[in-house]
Amino acid sequence: MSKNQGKVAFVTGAGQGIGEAIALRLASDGFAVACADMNIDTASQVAEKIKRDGGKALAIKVDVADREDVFRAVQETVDALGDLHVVINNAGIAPIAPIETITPEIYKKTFDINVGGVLWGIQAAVKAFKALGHGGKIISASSQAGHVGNPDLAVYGGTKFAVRGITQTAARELAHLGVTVNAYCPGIVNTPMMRKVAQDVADNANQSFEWGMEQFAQNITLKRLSQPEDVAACVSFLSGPDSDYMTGQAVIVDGGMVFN
Ligand SMILES: NC(=O)C1=CN([C@@H]2O[C@H](COP(=O)(O)OP(=O)(O)OC[C@H]3O[C@@H](n4cnc5c(N)ncnc54)[C@H](O)[C@@H]3O)[C@@H](O)[C@H]2O)C=CC1
Ligand SMILES: CC(=O)C(C)=O
Repeated sequence: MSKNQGKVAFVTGAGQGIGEAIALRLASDGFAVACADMNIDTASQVAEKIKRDGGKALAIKVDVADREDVFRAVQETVDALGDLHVVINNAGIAPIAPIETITPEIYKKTFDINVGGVLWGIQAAVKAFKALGHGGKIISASSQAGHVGNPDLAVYGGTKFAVRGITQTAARELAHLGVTVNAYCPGIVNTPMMRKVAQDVADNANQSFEWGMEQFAQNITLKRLSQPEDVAACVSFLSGPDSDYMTGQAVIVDGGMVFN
């Protein structure tokens, strides 16, 4: 029997990219998975795929920037799937904004989703774990951009540095409840988000999409872009019992870019 049999995971941004890969991986690890996303159509497609493959899943519409909505979505998960053990705060956005073009709207929207989404996800997880009478694991998306400054990504990088700070702090505050809190920091992952980032950078420089991707990919030690499944493998470890003695960590999954 799988070591995660009977356990329940809630994943935001599960409709595509890294979140989709995490949802599929956790389902194959034995978790029942709540696929939460602002886009209910893509979330439903992922949940249906899990069910077709013999797993247990449901799709939930959520806006992670809205605190009440996150609490409602987590409660809906407990009501439908009967328990909750792992909360993955994965949803995020990555607007390209050179320093002089940053507006209050870009700043607010990015922090509301990338930082607010993590904070509300942590709060909602703690409320549910307490009500259920057991601990759990909270895992959030940071980035290589949460370790080094990427040109044109000052606001985004700021949110991802913040996620590391919140992760460390929450780990220390919540340990007595049996709750661990960790983050994963992907490098350059071939997802719709990254392809848009590369296109926007290329457009700003009057260059091609391939040139845009190369700006991010050229220093990767492993000489290939990461796939969403590479990140999901790390999140699988952080979600399962083999990481029980880990908290407050921000694990870099980037093929050697941050250190080049
Ligand atoms: N793709 C990459 O190279 C990297 C991605 N990351 C982080 O990994 C996470 C996932 O990224 P990707 O899969 O590449 O992104 P993506 O853009 O391909 O997918 C993001 C998903 O989140 C959903 N979403 C966006 N805003 C939402 C909101 N307010 N409420 C609920 N759902 C919302 C979208 O509908 C979408 O399904 C993000 O936090 C991102 O910052 C970190 C480092 C690198
Ligand atoms: C989008 C992102 O997280 C990058 C470029 O690290």
